[in-house]
Amino acid sequence: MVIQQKIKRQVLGENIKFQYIFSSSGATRNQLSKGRTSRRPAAARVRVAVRLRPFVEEDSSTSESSCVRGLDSCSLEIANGRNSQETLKYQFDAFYGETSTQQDIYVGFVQPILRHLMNGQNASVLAYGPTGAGKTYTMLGSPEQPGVIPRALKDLLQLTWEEGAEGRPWALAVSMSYLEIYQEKVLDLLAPASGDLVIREDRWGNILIPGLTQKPIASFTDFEQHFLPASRNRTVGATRLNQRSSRSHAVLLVKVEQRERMAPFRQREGKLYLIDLAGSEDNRRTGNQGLRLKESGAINASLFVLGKVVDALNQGLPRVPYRDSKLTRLLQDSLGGSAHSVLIANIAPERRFYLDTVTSLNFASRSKEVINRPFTHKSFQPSSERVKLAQKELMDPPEAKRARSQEELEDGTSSPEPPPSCPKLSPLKQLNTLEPAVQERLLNLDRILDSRGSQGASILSTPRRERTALEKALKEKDSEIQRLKEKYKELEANRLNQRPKELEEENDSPASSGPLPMGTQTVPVTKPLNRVVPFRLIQEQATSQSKTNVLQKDSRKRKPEPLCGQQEEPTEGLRTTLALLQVPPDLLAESRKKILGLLNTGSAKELRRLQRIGEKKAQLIVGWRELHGPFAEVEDLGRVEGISEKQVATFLKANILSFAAECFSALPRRDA
Ligand SMILES: Nc1ncnc2c1ncn2[C@@H]1O[C@H](COP(=O)(O)OP(=O)(O)OP(=O)(O)O)[C@@H](O)[C@H]1O
Repeated sequence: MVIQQKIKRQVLGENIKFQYIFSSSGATRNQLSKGRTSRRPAAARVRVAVRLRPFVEEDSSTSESSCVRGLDSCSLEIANGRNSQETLKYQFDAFYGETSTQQDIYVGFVQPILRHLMNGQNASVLAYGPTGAGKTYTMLGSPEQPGVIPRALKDLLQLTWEEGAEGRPWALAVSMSYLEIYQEKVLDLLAPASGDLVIREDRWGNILIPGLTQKPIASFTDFEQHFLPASRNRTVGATRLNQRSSRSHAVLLVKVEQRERMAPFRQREGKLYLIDLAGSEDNRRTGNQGLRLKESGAINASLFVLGKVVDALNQGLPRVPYRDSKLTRLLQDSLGGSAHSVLIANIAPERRFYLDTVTSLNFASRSKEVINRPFTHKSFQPSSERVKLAQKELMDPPEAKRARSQEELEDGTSSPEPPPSCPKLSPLKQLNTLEPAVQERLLNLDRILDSRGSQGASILSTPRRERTALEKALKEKDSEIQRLKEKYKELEANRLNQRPKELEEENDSPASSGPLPMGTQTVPVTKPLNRVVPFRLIQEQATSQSKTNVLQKDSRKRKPEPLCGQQEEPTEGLRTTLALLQVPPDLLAESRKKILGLLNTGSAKELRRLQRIGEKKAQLIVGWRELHGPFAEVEDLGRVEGISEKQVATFLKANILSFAAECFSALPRRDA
C-alpha cells in the first residue's frame, strides 16, 4: 500500500515547493507544485543514511560472506531469510558501504545541517544500530580516524568564529554538556557525582535538563579538555559481541548562543545533539547475565519505545509516547520536534547479525518518514537600561521619554516618530522601547506565529490586527498606572483633609511617632516627595511583620470615614505599587541589583531567603542558572520553566521593597 505524505518546503525564499511522495519501500519522487503556502514552520523530514561496517574480526571476511550488498549511493539489498530466491531492497537518503570513510559520512551527511545552528535552529545526529555495528566508531572514531563528533565540533567552532568576528552583526558563544542515559537514569558525564537528573519541557516544547553542567568552549582544545575525560566516565562493558560495548545512550549537547550587536538586540539559540545510542541486543547471542542483562533490558526497552514513537509519528496518532522512556523524552526535540535531524543506521555484514540488521533497516526506513518542523529559537536581549527606563516611565513618563530619546540619539538608533497620519513603519523599533513584560508578550506572540508557520518571520510581519491588540493592551496598562497614581493622590488629599489635628501634629514629629501603616500615611502630594516618609513605610514592611500587625490594628481605630464618592481602602497590591512609586529610582535600581546578585550567586538555601521563593522554585532557579548562565536581569526569572510572569511580578513587588529598605538602612543618616 502506498503511503502518501506531502511535504511542502519553501526553498530559500524562492517560491518553489517540493512535494515528496513516499511509498512504504522508502522510494521517493520529487514533484514541482504550486501549492498554497503553509502557515506552519517548514517541514524537514528526518534524513536517514545507512552505514555498513567492514568485517572487523580476523579471518571472518574469509570464512563468511556479507549478507548485505550496496546497490547504489542510496540503496542496498539484503538476503530474504524466508525465501532464499529473493532479496529485500531498501532505499535511504544515502548508503555508505564498507569502504566508506569517516570523512565521506561527515561531509556527505552531517556537515550540511550545521549551518542551521547559525540561524538559531536545532539539529541532531543519531547513531542507531545493533551492538557492535559501528555506532561509536562513526560518532567518535579514533585519533587517526576521527568521527562525526570531533569533526562537527571543529567545523562548528570555525563557523562561529567567522560568523561572530568583530564587525559582524552577531556575537556568538558555544558551550557543551555531555550526558548518558544509563538504566533510565540521566547522568551528567561532566559532573559524574551529580546523580539522576530530571528532564523537563518548557512552554515552547524545548527539552531542558536543569542542573546539567554546561561548559563554555572557545576552541577545540577547550572542547577536548572537557570531552575526553568525560568520555571515560561513560559506562562501557565487554559482551560477547563487542569488547567495549556502550551500556548507555550518550548525548553530547552543543549550544550556540547568538546576541545581536545592534538594535533590536535579538538573541538566538541553536542546539546540536550528537547522540550515540546503545545498541539493541539479542541476549541469546550476547551471553549477557547479571548486570549486563539488566543493562541490556533497559537498552532494549528504551529502543522499543523509540520504535513506538516513530510509529506514532508516522501514523499521526494523537499521543506520541515520548514520556515512556528517558531516551525518547530527550529526543522529543529531534523526532517530530523542532530539529533538523539525521539518523545514521549502522549495520554489520556478518550473517550472525542478520536479524538485527533487518530490524535496524526496518526502523531506519520508518524513521525517514518522520517530519520535523524546525523553527528559529529567538528572543530579545534583556537590557537593564531598558528596565531603568521603564522604572523612570513609572515615575514620570515625560522624563522617561526624554531619557529614551537621549539614549537613542547616543545609540544612533533614534528614529523620528511617524506623523499621526503616517502608518507605523517598524514595530521592532517600538518593541525596543517597551517594558520587558510587554516585550515578552510580543515575543510570545511572535513564537506562536512561528509555530503556526510564519516560517521564521519576525515580529515585523505580525498581523496588524494582533499588533494593534497588543499596542492597545500596552496603552491600557499605561492608563492603569496613571489611574493608580491619580487615585493615590486623591486618597491622600482626602485623608489630609480628614485627619484630626492632633494626629497631624503627632505625624509631624517623626521621633515621637512610630511608622504608620501604608494606608494611613500622609504625603503632601503637591510638594516634592519627602524622602523619609516612604522609607518608614518600606522599613516597616520589610523588617517587622508583627509591628505592622499592631499598627494595622491601630490604624483601624484611626481610620477616617470615607468621603462621599471616595473609594474603599486601597488593596495590598495597590499599596505596594504606591509604595514602589515613592521609592527613589536609584534605590530601586540598587534593590534590583541586589536581588539579581542573589539570584545569580545564591545557593538554593540562600534563594529561599527571598520572599515567594520556596524550595521547588529555588531549585528551578539554580537549575536554570546552570543551564543558561546568569540572569541578565531580574525579569529573566520568567524564563525559568515553572515560574510564570505573574509570579515574577508578585516576586518583584514582594522583594524590591524589602531590599530597598535594606539599602536605605545602609545609607548614612543625616541625623547620626
Ligand atoms: N567503519 C569501520 N571501519 C573499521 N572498523 C570499524 C568500523 N565500524 C566499527 N568498527 C570497529 O568495530 C568494532 C565495534 O564498533 P563500535 O564499538 O563502534 O560498535 P557499536 O555499534 O558502538 O557497539 P555498542 O552498541 O556495543 O557500543 C570496534 O572495534 C570498531 O573499531
